[in-house]
Amino acid sequence: MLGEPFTKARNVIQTLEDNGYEAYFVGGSVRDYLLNVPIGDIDIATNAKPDEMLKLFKRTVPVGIEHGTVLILDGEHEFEVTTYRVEGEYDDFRRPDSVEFVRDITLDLSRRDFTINAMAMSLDGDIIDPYGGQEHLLQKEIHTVGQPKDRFTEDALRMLRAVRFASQLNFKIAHDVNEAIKEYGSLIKYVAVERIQVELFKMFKGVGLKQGLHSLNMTQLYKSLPLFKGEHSLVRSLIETVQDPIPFENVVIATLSLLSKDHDLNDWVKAYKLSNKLKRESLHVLHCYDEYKRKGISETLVYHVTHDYFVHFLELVFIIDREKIETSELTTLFEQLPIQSRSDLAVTGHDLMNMFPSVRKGPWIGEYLSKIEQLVLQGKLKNNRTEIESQVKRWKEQESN
Ligand SMILES: Nc1ccn([C@@H]2O[C@H](COP(=O)(O)OP(=O)(O)OP(=O)(O)O)[C@@H](O)[C@H]2O)c(=O)n1
Repeated sequence: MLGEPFTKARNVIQTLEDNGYEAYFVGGSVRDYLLNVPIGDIDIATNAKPDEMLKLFKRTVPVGIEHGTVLILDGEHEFEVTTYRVEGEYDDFRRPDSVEFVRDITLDLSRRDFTINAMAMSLDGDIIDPYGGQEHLLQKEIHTVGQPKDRFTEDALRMLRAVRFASQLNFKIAHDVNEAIKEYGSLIKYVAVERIQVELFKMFKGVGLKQGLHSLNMTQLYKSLPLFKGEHSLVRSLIETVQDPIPFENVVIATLSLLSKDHDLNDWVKAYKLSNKLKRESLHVLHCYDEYKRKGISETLVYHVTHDYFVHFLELVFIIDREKIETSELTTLFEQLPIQSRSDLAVTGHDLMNMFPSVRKGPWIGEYLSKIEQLVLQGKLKNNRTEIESQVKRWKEQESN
């Protein structure tokens, strides 16, 4: 009997089975279950066609009906259920032109990227594994289902997914897969950079990041990735410098900017179409790091680092200056600051608004909080409500004169 999170889907699978259909868990959840690592999203595959699913379940959203996917809502849970399918011709190395629904799970599994992702599992925990996924899990190797060339020319992103899984699972890429990536790596230029970005961040988060970076190097796939291609020594510097997974995306971008020779943070932001939020965060972490290099740690902590960014800043310092820095020293210094974040201040934005009920809510609140924060950090103002309020009143008076 399977435990959480599979039991949540019991109703959906049981309903399909009670009505004469098959339904299995497929993809990443089966792989992660067999590896005994935390399970992410649950995907279900069935031989029921989309219109049959719509008839069977009351609460559904046809999220990708032309590709066979229906979102089924059950209580507070929702599950993506996809009709067994094979994919038509791919003529752009990205997406199939069409899909064809089939009634056989083995056919559905045959269209998937890697053997470890091409297994299905029943509600009772029986595994369907036609392509040797379990054996490859034991061998810790990434093999494609069928010929690597076929899988990679269908969807060129799969080559980067191989590298990502090498990192995420700390697996090796099988020799024939490695060779095919060398041969077809340049096709990745047809893939949207947003999809590349997702896989790269997943790679940096992987417990086997070293393995992932070695695979990126050995397959030479980096030569076809935006910016990496002009930075000949970047992957090698990453291998030498980065010891552990990097869970924070802003730290990944700051690290790439610091280690690349010819590109700065703005280049990375543009080339990978990063969000404004991520750009802001990465800039801030990088700015803190620059200040720390120029002025030393105490000055940087007092003027620039708040708790929200402390772990990120710490992580970047640790990555780049691992040999030179004692992180416990840094943490102690940080803990000795009068406040560790804005929320430790004795006043809130709400308090400021209540002090001046006739003044409209606006950017002045954030600006005042930021000034207060700086003065408190620098020891020029006590973190005490009465003193802060007097200071704020003085500012307001000066403004109205
Ligand atoms: N380019 C792709 C993307 C996905 N898949 C198949 O679709 C499944 C689900 O894909 P996705 O959610 O992207 O990845 P997971 O394998 O679930 O891995 P994770 O959740 O760890 O990202 C994969 O397992 C694989 O069988 C594929 O064959 N080719």
